[in-house]
Amino acid sequence: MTKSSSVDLVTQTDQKVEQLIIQSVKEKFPTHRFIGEESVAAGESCVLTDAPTWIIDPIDGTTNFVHAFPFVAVSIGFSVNKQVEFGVVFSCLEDKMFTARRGKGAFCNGEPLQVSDQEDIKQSIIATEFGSSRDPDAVDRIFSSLRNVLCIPVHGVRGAGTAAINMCLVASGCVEAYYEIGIHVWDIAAGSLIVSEAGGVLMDVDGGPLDLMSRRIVAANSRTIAERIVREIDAFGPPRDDEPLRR
Ligand SMILES: O=P(O)(O)O[C@H]1[C@H](O)[C@@H](O)[C@H](O)[C@H](O)[C@@H]1O
Ligand SMILES: [Mg+2]
Ligand SMILES: [Mg+2]
Repeated sequence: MTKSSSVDLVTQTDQKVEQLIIQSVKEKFPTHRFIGEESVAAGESCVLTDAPTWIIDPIDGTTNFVHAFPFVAVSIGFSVNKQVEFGVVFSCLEDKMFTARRGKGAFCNGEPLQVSDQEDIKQSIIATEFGSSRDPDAVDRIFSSLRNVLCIPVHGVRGAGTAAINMCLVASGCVEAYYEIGIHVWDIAAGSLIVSEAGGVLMDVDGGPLDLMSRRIVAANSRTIAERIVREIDAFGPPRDDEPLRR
């Protein structure tokens, strides 16, 4: 099926995986709150409160999943007082379980993760995505940013087709930074902690502090690289995740 546009896909598997995760957690923690991509699509509210909250993307990379393009993840973040306390991203086809607990480091299948030590943007690979908007103005901004970043110049630009795996690539030191405008809180909640616990830096595309509900992110190995990327981004602001639905 489709959601916000003809290219914003969802399958029965997305919906069933989300229901399975929520039911399993509810059995143990009946008072906790949930923000799930497909529950929000079905009309549930998307407001992050101080309450213990599970932030779930049941399939990150649904378009990849539909096309058998082998990068698909399950992303689960857990927040208290609006701060992510642990994050789990399972990269299904790679069989890699990325985990992080605030203050306790980030791991892949139990092995510690550390971001790249590259400080020179011109020796870097940057990850980003085209996203699912096909609005001409948004696409113009996305391509303008992409052109600016490519022409720094950087060694390359890559995209796994899933924000969560892109962030795990930053945490693993495979790419120096990832940025995107248009993602949602469920795409980045778990990955944001995995990046920071691997020694990385998070910020908004305007250089300010990361706001999980803003639909904008820069995740990088260092502040130097993050701020250099910010200089090249033609920023815009999609409707926030917690913006009341316009009737
Ligand atoms: O819808 P899913 O859960 O597959 O999330 C992806 C978005 O659909 C993309 O637009 C966006 O560019 C990212 O790839 C994000 O991970
Ligand atoms: Mg997603
Ligand atoms: Mg999804």
